[in-house]
Amino acid sequence: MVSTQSPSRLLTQDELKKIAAYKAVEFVESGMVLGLGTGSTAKYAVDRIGELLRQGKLNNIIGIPTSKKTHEQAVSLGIPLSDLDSHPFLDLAIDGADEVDPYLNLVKGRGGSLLREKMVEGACKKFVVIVDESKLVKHVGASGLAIPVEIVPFCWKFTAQRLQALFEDADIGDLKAASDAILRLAGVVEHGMFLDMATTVIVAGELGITVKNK
Ligand SMILES: O=C[C@H](O)[C@H](O)[C@H](O)COP(=O)(O)O
Repeated sequence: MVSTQSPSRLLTQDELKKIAAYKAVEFVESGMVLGLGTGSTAKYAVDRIGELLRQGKLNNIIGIPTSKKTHEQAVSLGIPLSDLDSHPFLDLAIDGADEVDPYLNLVKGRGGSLLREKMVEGACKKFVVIVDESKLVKHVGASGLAIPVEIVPFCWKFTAQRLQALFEDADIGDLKAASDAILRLAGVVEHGMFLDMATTVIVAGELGITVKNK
């Protein structure tokens, strides 16, 4: 579904992030268990959820934050929180991304959070990703920036060198194989490729909002 409305002036990247975030919060219903994402785009969604709770337009929401920062933000907004031990099945998660490919595969984690995001977003029925149009890429890795990988804090240079060699050999066309190879490396905890996880991506651009469904 695509809806467009031409703005009279160019919107800033932050305004586009906010537009995408507010659109995603339209998917939130009272009584839901929600994954709360991390980063500058997800922050707008968490703010909006807090606002709707305060206004009484939403109630009985339980949030599962994906980082310490989001936890602190949600607490300051009065959003009731829990964790995956108590709520292993989530209705919906909303989060940003660093890259989105045409098949809705993502790169995430450049803001420093990816393991908790992958755990929470892997446990939800619906995962709505919110981005401004600068995050759209032809293929994963096309932004030219490194794909974040979380490793254990033990001889990290050793693990980093082995990862580097693996990325040099990796066939970027076969993301699943690349993902498996990275995860097989001892010392790797998780990587920032979120393959086949997003159910919806909301893209805010100069020409309006685009909602892409899996
Ligand atoms: O580690 C951070 C998360 O994966 C973010 O969702 C991602 O980096 C996008 O962040 P932002 O919305 O700030 O561009």
